[in-house]
Amino acid sequence: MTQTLLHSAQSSADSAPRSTLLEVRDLTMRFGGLLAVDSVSFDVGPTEIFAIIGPNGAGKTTVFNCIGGFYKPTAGQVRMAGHDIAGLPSHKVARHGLVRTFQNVRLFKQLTVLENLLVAQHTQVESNMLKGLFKLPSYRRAEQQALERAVWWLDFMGIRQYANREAGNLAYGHQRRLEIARCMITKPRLLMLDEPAAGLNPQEKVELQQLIRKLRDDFQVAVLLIEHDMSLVMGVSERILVMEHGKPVVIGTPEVVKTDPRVIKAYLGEE
Ligand SMILES: Nc1ncnc2c1ncn2[C@@H]1O[C@H](COP(=O)(O)OP(=O)(O)OP(=O)(O)O)[C@@H](O)[C@H]1O
Repeated sequence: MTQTLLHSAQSSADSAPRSTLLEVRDLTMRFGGLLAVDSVSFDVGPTEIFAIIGPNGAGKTTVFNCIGGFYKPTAGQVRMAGHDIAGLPSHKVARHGLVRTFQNVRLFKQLTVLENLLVAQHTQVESNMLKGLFKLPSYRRAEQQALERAVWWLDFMGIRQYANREAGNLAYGHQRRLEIARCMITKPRLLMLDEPAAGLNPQEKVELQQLIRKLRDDFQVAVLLIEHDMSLVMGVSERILVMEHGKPVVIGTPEVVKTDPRVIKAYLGEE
């Protein structure tokens, strides 16, 4: 499959451009007596690279979990392309084009690298039981396309040579790339990356920054990331939300955030 073909398939998943793709309003999450997220609001544009930063325990992952369908927020709204997704389970959130990676890579470690990408497409491949049972042409065609897409993404991520290796046996950096490929193969509109640079060496971090930009540029996907690596955050993000103790401190460009005295005190001052 050529890059052009795949590119047009990916782009066709996008509908008309909107100024806001993800809208988070007054998001609040309470765990018993702990207010982990306290009235957080922000927007992510259709092709924006947006980061959430803050000290440990600031509430970043909880925001992700509320947006991605892992927690039902105590209060507040989450809208994806105008659709209310707050409290929907993650598989329904994914249908709105929002997918995520995890702080600790989550792959099917016993399956091969290629199989991981085939499984990721199972909701999109025509999996009608009867069609599958009788191996109707449309079913075989869909299977073939899924295989071609998987191989294409392995090439794109530079891990095709490991296609038949068990995912759990890949080097950590390659597992991270596979996890991102597994998200991208579902043609998302918003890719959420939870600490994608964790565990990567300096060279891999540079490559990750290039990869995030390329994914956005080539596939018009918005990226929402949580990251502790400041050089990656400042290098790749267009806007940054800084959180502390569950509350938003400031939202702005890297230049604004870097020089904001509240941020320096809350976070960057610790570096
Ligand atoms: N399921 C949960 N039950 C109870 N408390 C939780 C739960 N998840 C998170 N918390 C608490 O909510 C607060 C925010 O945690 P969260 O993981 O969102 O922070 P974070 O900014 O992502 O931190 P880190 O950078 O260390 O990952 C912390 O005090 C944490 O202990």
